[in-house]
Amino acid sequence: MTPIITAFASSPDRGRGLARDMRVRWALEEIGQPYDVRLLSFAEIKQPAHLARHPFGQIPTWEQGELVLFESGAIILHLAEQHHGLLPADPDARIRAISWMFAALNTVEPPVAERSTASLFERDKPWYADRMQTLDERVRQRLRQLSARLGDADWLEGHFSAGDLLMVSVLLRLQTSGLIEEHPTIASYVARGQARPAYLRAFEAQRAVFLQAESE
Ligand SMILES: N[C@@H](CCC(=O)N[C@@H](CSCc1ccc([N+](=O)[O-])cc1)C(=O)NCC(=O)O)C(=O)O
Repeated sequence: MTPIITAFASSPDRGRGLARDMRVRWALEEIGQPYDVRLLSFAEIKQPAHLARHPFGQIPTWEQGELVLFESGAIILHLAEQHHGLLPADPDARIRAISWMFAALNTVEPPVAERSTASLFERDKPWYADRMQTLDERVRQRLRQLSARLGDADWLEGHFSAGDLLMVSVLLRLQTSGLIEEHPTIASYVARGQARPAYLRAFEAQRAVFLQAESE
């Protein structure tokens, strides 16, 4: 049965692949799993029909038969458990790669998301400059630590995994901040992820949705 994900009918990221359906699309492309997309407006994601899928009224969600999931990390973990290509078979290497999934979402994404939100919604506040300096430094600390661990490796745990998919997806929200470029190792890592054919297919698919919405 073909799975169905949810995504914005017209994403505020304007087709730049920053909304979190993009990471689920990327994972689906990595495992070669065809999928359908239920496109929802901002109003529809708050309606009962979607709240039944997602208690917080967000995208993405995942539906396949009776199974309905929310949380992009959980959806990707489910895909990785059900298919080859996103997690190593070796049990120790597998849990280390899963650790990087949690690290991406719990340790790196919070300062990145907080900085992104402040940059979008707090520019008019008198304390904006000071706050951004603090937020930039929190992000820089994580980039320094990640760069130190990655070193000159291509991926965080040997081969590409769902840990890298989520880490690159999180880091992409920094793409206009200039912070990635301060760490050449991280900049190369992100570019390596974006060069993957599966990423490119996922990116084009989400961008086509935005361009279609713009043309209507
Ligand atoms: N923890 C959840 C978070 C899901 C989430 O934040 N969904 C957002 C869209 S992706 C977040 C996002 C939105 C826009 C951009 N952008 O760059 O424009 C980037 C990321 C959403 O539905 N927001 C609507 C709401 O909360 O009412 C997950 O990982 O699935």
